[in-house]
Amino acid sequence: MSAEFTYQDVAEHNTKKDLYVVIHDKVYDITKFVDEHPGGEEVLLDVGGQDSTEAFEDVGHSDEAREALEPLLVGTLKRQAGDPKPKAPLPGSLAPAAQTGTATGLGVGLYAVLVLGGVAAFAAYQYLQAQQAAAGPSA
Ligand code: HEM
Repeated sequence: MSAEFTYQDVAEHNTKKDLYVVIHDKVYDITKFVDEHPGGEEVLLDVGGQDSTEAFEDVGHSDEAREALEPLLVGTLKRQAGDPKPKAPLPGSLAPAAQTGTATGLGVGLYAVLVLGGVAAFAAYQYLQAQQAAAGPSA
């Protein structure tokens, strides 16, 4: 699997009878898969001959869907000057938060709130304990 395709090469395969897509800089021949796609052929024809990384990731495809891609691989994308930038970060190339976007951002925020809340509660508890100790056993 060492074939290299430019965007121009991929763009030539944009019909239902001959359909390539780019996902994460890999080139897939999805011609045979179009009729099997659970999400319908229309969406695949829309992205045929193009970089469909964003569309593919936006749907949140399962691992099964990613596995379905493997046998369709025909090569890798060869970027040339002036080509569009990758539509989505490559796996592992950026911080995980950047890959999953807002969902992870919210997760991190929520986590921070929980941790800070815990710290505040602990501090308050310590403070009350200290107050009680200072008051002495007289009560
Ligand atoms: C080209 C490679 C693709 C493969 C191998 C693929 C595979 C699959 C598979 C196996 C499913 C079933 C659910 C799952 O396992 O996640 C699915 C669902 C779906 N796909 Fe794709 N897909 C591809 C591209 C795309 C693209 C580019 C789009 C959108 C532009 C898309 C839109 C959808 C939608 C909307 C569903 C949900 C269908 C439903 O639940 O009714 N797919 N795809």
